[in-house]
Amino acid sequence: MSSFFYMLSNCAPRLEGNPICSKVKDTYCSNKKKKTSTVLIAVIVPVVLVSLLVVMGILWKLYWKGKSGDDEDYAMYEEETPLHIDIRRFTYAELKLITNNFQSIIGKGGFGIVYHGTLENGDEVAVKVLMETSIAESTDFLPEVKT
Ligand SMILES: Nc1ncnc2c1ncn2[C@@H]1O[C@H](COP(=O)(O)OP(=O)(O)OP(=O)(O)O)[C@@H](O)[C@H]1O
Repeated sequence: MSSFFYMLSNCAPRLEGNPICSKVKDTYCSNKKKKTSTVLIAVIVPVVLVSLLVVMGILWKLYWKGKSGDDEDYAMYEEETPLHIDIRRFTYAELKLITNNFQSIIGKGGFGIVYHGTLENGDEVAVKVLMETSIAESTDFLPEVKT
């Protein structure tokens, strides 16, 4: 900063009345630093703001997808099933009760282990407990539930 002012005061007397010097004065003695920082701010601020908006938009989308994704998937099957079967949901505690604490294994498939269970009305059922990895890797599970 000090060298900048030094140059200004030094060139001022020699530049007076000289057209070439007035150009030189414009180039070297103007407030160039101020202009550069103004341009930088004018570019950086909008870029940062737009980036922030994009990131916030992505996070918002991910948040809502995570919240409503499962419900939408099951709703699709509830509406589209041609057999009009009542799809009943069980809590983990209920399944534990139905299967007598997952005691009786009747088989094993690609998605997980299948247990024997008995509903409160005496109906015998097969309860498949999914392995987390198999759900994450597959898109076939819900179609299989449908059949
Ligand atoms: N409703 C059921 N009644 C009796 N046993 C069953 C029933 N469902 C499944 N099982 C038993 O569990 C085993 C695995 O069933 P599952 O449906 O998981 O088989 P899969 O279709 O070969 O596997 P996956 O679909 O997971 O890849 C069957 O081979 C069968 O022995």
